[in-house]
Amino acid sequence: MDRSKKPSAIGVGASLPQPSLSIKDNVIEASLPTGQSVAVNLYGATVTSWKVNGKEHLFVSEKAHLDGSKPIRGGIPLVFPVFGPPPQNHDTSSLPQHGFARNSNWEFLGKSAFEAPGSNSDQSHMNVKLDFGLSHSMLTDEFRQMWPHEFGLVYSVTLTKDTLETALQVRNDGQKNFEFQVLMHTYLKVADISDVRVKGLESKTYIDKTLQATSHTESSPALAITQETDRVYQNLDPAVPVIVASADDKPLFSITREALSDVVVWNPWIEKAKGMADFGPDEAYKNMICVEAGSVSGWQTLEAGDTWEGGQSIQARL
Ligand SMILES: O=P(O)(O)OC[C@H]1O[C@H](O)[C@H](O)[C@@H](O)[C@@H]1O
Repeated sequence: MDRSKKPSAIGVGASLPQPSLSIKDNVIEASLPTGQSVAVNLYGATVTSWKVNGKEHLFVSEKAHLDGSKPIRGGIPLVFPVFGPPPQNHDTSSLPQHGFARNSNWEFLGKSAFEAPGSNSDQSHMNVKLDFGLSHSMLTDEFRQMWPHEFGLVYSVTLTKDTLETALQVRNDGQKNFEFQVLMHTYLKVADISDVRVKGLESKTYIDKTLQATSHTESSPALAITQETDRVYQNLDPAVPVIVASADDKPLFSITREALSDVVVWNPWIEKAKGMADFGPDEAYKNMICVEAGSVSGWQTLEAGDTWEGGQSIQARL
């Protein structure tokens, strides 16, 4: 059949400028006509850049390995199926810290662009979603042996005018139930950590990993970071934003979650930063704060054939 007269674009929004996409050296980059861009490295499906009008919002260490030899130190590494050092006598016991998702090669499944209606047609704009996949058969032999479950992950990275959304779908393709933890280990870029406060954590219980994993209750409505900080805040309402603000209360980022009720706040501070070979320069701990949305306090049990979904939406408020 002669399809030469096929319309090249159909429907509402066809006249709006379209997002652009480039694929180079294992990195997928998408840009919106409104001036935002996102870059995702297929190694770990790690988001390594999120820019709004040229301003970078994610921190990536200058010494980060971008060649697939080590998880990327910065951006948004995805932690799955275990957070931190795996417990003993568990399905995940032989895996490395934070599991295998951040150090596996993912597949790019494709891009979809869609119109986000504004209050009038002049304000309408395009969003773009990039999908990435990882399944049991794509793992290295070593990882397959360490975690012998048939699974499928679809990770969607959506860029809008003022948000970056990351969502994960976990499928159990096998015959047996499995347990997992998941976390989006977001390194937010900040100008100066002494001018940062984290809000939305007051009265919440947290495990302080710098104090032998003891349990505490957050007393501050606006948490300042003044030393090594490594806390797992538990049982938060995912719909209530965690806000990263300046000391004089200007919001910088606002993070809402779906099905992720824990939030880790991490800054390695001076000594730990110096001790990490891939963290640099040494002073860079001043330019980052990790606010990590996850489900890590317990385990999600996924029955054979079932699917779980969760995600975060980060709004840049600058
Ligand atoms: O060095 P990594 O394996 O990337 O882990 C970096 C950090 O991740 C999380 O934030 C943990 O709570 C920290 O305890 C850990 O140090």
